Amino acid sequence: MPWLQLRVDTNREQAEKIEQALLFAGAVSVTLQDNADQPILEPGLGEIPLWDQTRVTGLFDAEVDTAVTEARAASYLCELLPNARWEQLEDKDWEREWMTHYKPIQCSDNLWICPSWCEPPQPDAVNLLLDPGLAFGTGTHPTTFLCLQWLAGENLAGKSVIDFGCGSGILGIGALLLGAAGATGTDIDPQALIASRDNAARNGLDPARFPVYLPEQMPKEPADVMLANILAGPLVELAPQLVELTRVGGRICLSGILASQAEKVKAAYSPWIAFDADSQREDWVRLAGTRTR
Ligand SMILES: C[S@@+](CC[C@H](N)C(=O)[O-])C[C@H]1O[C@@H](n2cnc3c(N)ncnc32)[C@H](O)[C@@H]1O
Repeated sequence: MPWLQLRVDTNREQAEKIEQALLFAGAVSVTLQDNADQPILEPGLGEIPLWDQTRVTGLFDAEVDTAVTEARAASYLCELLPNARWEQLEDKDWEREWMTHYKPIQCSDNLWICPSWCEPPQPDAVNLLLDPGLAFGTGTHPTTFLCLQWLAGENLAGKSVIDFGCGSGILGIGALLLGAAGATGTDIDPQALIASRDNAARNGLDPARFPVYLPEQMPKEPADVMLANILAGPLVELAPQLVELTRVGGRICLSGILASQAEKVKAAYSPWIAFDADSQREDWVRLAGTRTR
């Protein structure tokens, strides 16, 4: 299918509004990139730090009427798009273009995340085979990577796990491959549930070991290990619920937290959780600890 892309060079304040406007106008995908050419962000992560000079690129089916699309985007923004440029693209599967840049990732001595279309570089390691589909969670994002590193250092043998905000299922599946007895996944995004089931099957896991649910349908059984990589705001809001789903003496790993937000998240959990030392990667912090009461 031929494609068109609309590029808008903008600033930090406008980038998210323009992203929403392009989606509203019918873009099949939107990427945000800084003008110094840093890596493209993964789809689906909400509150992301943006750059002073941000390039927003919307990908459209070439059949669109560009004038109508611009008018729809502008009506959403209530102002004309600054510096917008339409470009014709060669015929290529742009929705999956990111796949060519996705390579195996080593998370610990023994744990690798391997795109399902690549050969594992270390065949005798624990190799999690992954295709995130339309869900978040390739392992490349610091928030996911910090959780995988944590999992690799935990004794998971025979433990029950909850993967809260499971996205691609990467954390729940990682825990199972590292020895957990069973995992339960939940996500508000139905695409995440599809991706999690597909990825569990890709790793040869019996579906009964990784059932996934929309949050309101999830069983309320506490687990030995709670994993939640869902940004600081929801982590604070969900604190009583996530604690209740972690058994006393169980372990909890919270991620998706910018360094500046760590104290606020800790305060929300401190009545029940004794935290270990923080871990940080780029601007992101992982908080992990034990439920004491
Ligand atoms: C940053 S992604 C993490 C995905 C994956 N667990 C990982 O570590 O890469 C956050 C996920 O949480 C989901 N999510 C956000 N708020 C949620 C909520 N209140 N309940 C359940 N899932 C939620 C999103 O749909 C998204 O798939």
